[in-house]
This record gives sequence, structure tokens and C-alpha cells, in this order.
Amino acid sequence: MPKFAANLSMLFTDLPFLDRFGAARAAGFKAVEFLFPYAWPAEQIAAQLRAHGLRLVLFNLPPGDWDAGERGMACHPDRGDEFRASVAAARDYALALNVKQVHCMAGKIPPGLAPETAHATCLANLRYAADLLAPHGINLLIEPINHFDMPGYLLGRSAEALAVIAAAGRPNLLLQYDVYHMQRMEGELSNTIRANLARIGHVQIADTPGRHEPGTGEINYRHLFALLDELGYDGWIGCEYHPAAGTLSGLGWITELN
Ligand SMILES: O=C(O)C(=O)[C@H](O)CO
Ligand SMILES: [Mg+2]
Repeated sequence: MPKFAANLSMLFTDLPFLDRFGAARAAGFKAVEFLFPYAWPAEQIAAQLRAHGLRLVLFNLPPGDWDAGERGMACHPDRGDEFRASVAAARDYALALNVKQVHCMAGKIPPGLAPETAHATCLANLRYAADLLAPHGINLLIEPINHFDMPGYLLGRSAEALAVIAAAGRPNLLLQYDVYHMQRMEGELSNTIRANLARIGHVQIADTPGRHEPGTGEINYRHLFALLDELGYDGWIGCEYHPAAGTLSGLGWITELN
């Protein structure tokens, strides 16, 4: 049976952030992930993980001004200092929270910038980040994100992200394969997973339309979970969906589809 991590940025959102850890454990999760830890001292989050016997498996580098619509800055040529500071901040939290994978959002292509320049900037920044994290045994992940939800995002298809990973030549730079985004952008889920398993460091799930729990839409998750098992995927699967009608009432898919 796959290992599922509760995404605390999308599940249990009726509770304050620090209360979501205990709720996830009570619901049966042994691991969690979320977008950003930076609004809380690492010690407060570590205390929640300890208190509930949970493992933190993923969070993101600081994304720039999220509320203003920024989604990372790795492809922004004029934000090098800020990017390097964001990597250091993520490294410090990852060490304090014993996290082995962090997600670097590539960013939206700045208006007027040639896409080739954005890609070259992103590549150089990812190499820098991967090298800073490697001595600590931390993987850096990049995730293609669908252009319906996030227009202008640099990486939209698995092939684009895999090309960046190949060009970077860093063994700790891996793919975050979000089944929801990939279904919306390209389909070919089984074949893509099968062909690229060695490059996939983390999987995330939601169904479409609606980005709700597995079983609510068009994706055959029973088939995909069996495939991941068959292929020997031993990473975590982040439950990154908006529950259709409450987190607890929407967890039945875990037993129904596995
Ligand atoms: O949106 C997603 O799928 C993610 O995983 C990012 O971390 C946040 O946009
Ligand atoms: Mg995702």
C-alpha cells in the first residue's frame, strides 16, 4: 500500500495551522507536507511533529510575494540574491525539521523576458540550490504545474522539467510528479511514471475536475496506486487536494482505492 502524506495546506484547513498536525495523526497519517513553514519558528513545528509522531516529508522554498501572485523566483534574472537567501532559509528549516526533500518553485516568466533567458536563469539557480543542499543529503524537487491554474509558470509539462533535470546534471535534483497537474497538461500518466520512475522524488495527488480527493473525477487512481506498487515506488504520496466535503468525510478513498 502506498505511503500517503497529508498536505496541511489543503487538508484540515478548518483548524489553525499548528492544530492540523494532531488532526492528521488522529486520521491515520504518519507523515505530512505543506507549502511553507516560514511564518512559524522551526521549533514550534518540530514540537508538533514530535508530539504526534509525524514525519515532515516536503515543503517549498520561499516563493517571493505569494499574496501578490508570485510563484517562485528561480527564473527571475534580477532576483539572484533573494533566491540564494531563499535556499539558505529552506536549508535551515529542513535541517531543523529533518526534511530530506524541498520543492523549488520555478516562477512565472517575468513580462518581457525571453523564455530562453528565464530557462537559463532557472537552470543556474537550480544548480546552485542543489549544490547547497547536497552535503546535507537533501533533494531539490521541481514540479510542472498546469497553466490553467497558474498561467505563465515556467514549467508546465513533465518533459520540460525532465529536460532541466538532465541539463542540470545534479543527482539530488528530482521531479515532483503531481498527477493532477499532469492529467490537466498532458495525460499519459502511467507511461510517464513508468518511464521516469528513477527521476521521481515525490508524487502528489488530486482528481480533476475540481482538484478534490481521488475518486471524485476522471483519473483512475486504483490503477495508478497499483502501478506505483508494481514499480516499487517507495517515496511518499502527498494528498494535495481540496476535500469535496470536509477532510475526514473525504478520506474513504484510501481504503476504497488501495
Ligand atoms: O500547487 C502545487 O501543486 C504545488 O505542489 C506547489 O507546491 C504549490 O503551488
Ligand atoms: Mg503539487
